[in-house]
Amino acid sequence: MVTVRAPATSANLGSGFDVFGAALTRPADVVTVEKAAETTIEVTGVGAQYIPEDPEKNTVGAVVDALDAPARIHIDKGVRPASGLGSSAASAAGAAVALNRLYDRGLSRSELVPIAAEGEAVVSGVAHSDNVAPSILGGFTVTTTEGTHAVDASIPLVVCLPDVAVSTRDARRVVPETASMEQLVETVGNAATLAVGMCRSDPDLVGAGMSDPVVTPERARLITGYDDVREAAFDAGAAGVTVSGAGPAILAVCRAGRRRSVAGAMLDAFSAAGIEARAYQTRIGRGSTILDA
Ligand SMILES: Nc1ncnc2c1ncn2[C@@H]1O[C@H](COP(=O)(O)OP(=O)(O)O)[C@@H](O)[C@H]1O
Ligand SMILES: N[C@@H](CCOP(=O)(O)O)C(=O)O
Repeated sequence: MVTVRAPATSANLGSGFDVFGAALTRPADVVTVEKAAETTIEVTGVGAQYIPEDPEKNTVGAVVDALDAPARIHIDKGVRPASGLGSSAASAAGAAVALNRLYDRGLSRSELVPIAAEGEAVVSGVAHSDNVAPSILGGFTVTTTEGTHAVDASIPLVVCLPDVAVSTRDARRVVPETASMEQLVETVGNAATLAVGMCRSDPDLVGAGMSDPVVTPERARLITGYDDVREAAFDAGAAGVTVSGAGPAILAVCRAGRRRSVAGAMLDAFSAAGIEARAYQTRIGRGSTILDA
């Protein structure tokens, strides 16, 4: 039996659509696997009632197939589904790390990234790796078709999760098909600034680089209260605010001492819009951890 803790993640970080991701210290899924002749999946925890246990429909089923590793699998969800916090990815990442160990497949963490990404194709239609990469490797990650680069950055974060669901599949439908040259130049500049900020563990630079003129404005329309929550976070000292993944979670970067006030301000703004929410005071953290093998 192998048990793995797989962290929530925040993808895109504004300017890095489908490329940037970051592992969060909390929340996390816990995935336990045991060898079996046929694969079965049991799901408990947050939002378990919305998650299919059919291996054809659960993200971990695709990972089992890719590793040819049938197992009895238990997923204890800490990451709510349809959150923008890489819920579907956390289970797939945890399963990839756990099954690789259970069956002694000997794959490196980097080699497990495209395997776990197969699970994302099951739910969002695209095998995007920007959540599974940080959930497996930890830190700040840059994922392209060539592979993933991970940087251990120390950046304080707040994620505020409203009590509404946005599916990644739906939120990908509002992504514009084209961007102007001006928007392209702005986005490249911001993304590069953010990457430098991560390498320097500088929250102000990361925040400045999160701005994105193309995808985020369209996604923000799907989140009631977004503009007010964003403004409240900035007023409370955030250095940057954006949609986490496909939403509805909203991500703020700030200095460590400001997390409590930023979280409180974001919750108050959601509440004023009539929406219940919860906030995680977190930071960029490590990737999937084997708890028991
Ligand atoms: N192991 C899993 N964990 C979470 N969601 C899963 C899992 N397997 C399948 N799903 C489905 O994936 C969808 C959530 O994924 P997605 O829309 O990408 O949101 P998130 O941002 O939380 O990952 C839901 O429809 C859920 O039923
Ligand atoms: N790059 C993807 C990321 C989706 O993240 P999730 O946490 O919402 O699953 C996208 O923006 O579509």
